[in-house]
Order: sequence, then structure tokens, then C-alpha cells
Amino acid sequence: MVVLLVVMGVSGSGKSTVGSQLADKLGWKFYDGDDYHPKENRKKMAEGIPLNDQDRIPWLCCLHDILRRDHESGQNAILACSALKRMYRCILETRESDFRSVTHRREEDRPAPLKILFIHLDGPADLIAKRLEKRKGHFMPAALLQSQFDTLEPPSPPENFLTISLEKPVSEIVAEIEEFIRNMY
Ligand SMILES: Nc1ncnc2c1ncn2[C@@H]1O[C@H](COP(=O)(O)OP(=O)(O)O)[C@@H](O)[C@H]1O
Ligand SMILES: O=C(O)[C@H](O)[C@@H](O)[C@H](O)[C@H](O)COP(=O)(O)O
Repeated sequence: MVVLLVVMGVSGSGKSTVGSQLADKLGWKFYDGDDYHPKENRKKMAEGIPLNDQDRIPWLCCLHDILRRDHESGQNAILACSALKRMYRCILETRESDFRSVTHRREEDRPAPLKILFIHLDGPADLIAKRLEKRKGHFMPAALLQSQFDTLEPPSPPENFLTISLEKPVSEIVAEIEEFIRNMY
């Protein structure tokens, strides 16, 4: 069985750090969603302008295609991606922004949704802000953090997710995810 994990959360929540360390440990593929933003999105964020749905949808479709490709080739993969709204997580799973349009299509015409486990790194804005102030050489300004929290729709049932406190050390978060995967799959 192929395992697809998306490490999600607001900017600075630790997605890249946790995702890359977990992938190294497990020997799985790792993708950082940031690397796939078109230059217009990066420019917008660098100017302190939050992205909107129109900016994010093509980017999320491209990330879906990457996960789909790995799924089809039997490759376990981890993606670090903000995935802030439920609709964005739906695109990662189905490539469709409206789940109703997926269910309305004839079953034989639609590919099965990808089964993704979302790992939500959750924690207080003030701690994340402190971490972002120290982070160097990144295009995302700390000032956009509030807009990320405003946009965030934390995953909830029936979504397939695990929430972990980002206040824990990275090694502990990685171990917790490993343990969860072992028991689940
Ligand atoms: N659990 C953690 N404990 C302490 N520092 C962390 C933790 N997770 C991430 N960091 C630090 O916080 C900053 C933001 O992490 P990063 O992985 O870049 O977040 P994101 O990819 O979500 O934007 C980095 O400088 C990273 O080293
Ligand atoms: O959806 C978005 O608004 C962006 O994807 C954003 O959430 C993401 O966080 C940036 O790419 C910045 O990169 P960091 O998450 O690494 O700060």
C-alpha cells in the first residue's frame, strides 16, 4: 500500500523541517510545496500580499499531479504544503475544488481520490512568529502569519488527519508520526 502524507499548517509551523526529516528517516520521496509556487505567487508573498484561491488552485493541482504520479508508481511520498482550507485539501486528493462536481460525475469517468493522511502542525501564533523572525533567506514575510491563521480551516472529521503540537521538539514530532503510520497501515 502506498502512503501519501501531507504535512500541513501555517507558514513557519515546521512543515519543511518535519517533512524532510521524516522522509530522510523513512527513505521516502519528499516535496516542498514552496518549490512549486509560480513566480507570480512568490512575488506576491514577498510583497506581503496573501495568496487567494485563484493563486493557489493551479499550484495545488500541480501538487496533486505529483502525488498521483508517485501513487501510480508505488512510491511513498511526503509533501510539505500549507493546505490551509478544506477545499485545498480536497484538490490535493481529487484535483477538483468542488467535491460535489466529483461526486456528480459518472464513477467510471473519475479517478479514485488519493488517500492522503494530513499531519497538521498546530500551535500558537506567538511561538511561530518568534521562529519566523529567526528564519533567514525565505521569501515569506512574518507579517503574513496573521492572514495564514485567518485562512486556516483546521482539519476535522471525516477528514483523514493527525494533529500534532508544534511546541514539541522536531524529533518527537517525527517519532509520533512514524508511530501513527506503523499502527495505521
Ligand atoms: N518543532 C520545532 N521546534 C523548534 N523549531 C522548529 C520546530 N519546527 C520548525 N522549527 C523552526 O521554525 C522555523 C520554521 O520552520 P519551517 O520548517 O521552515 O516551517 P514551514 O515549512 O512550515 O514554513 C525554522 O527555522 C525551523 O528550524
Ligand atoms: O498557501 C500559501 O499561502 C502558501 O503556500 C504559504 O502558506 C506558504 O507557507 C508559503 O509558501 C510560504 O512558505 P512557508 O510555509 O515555508 O513559510
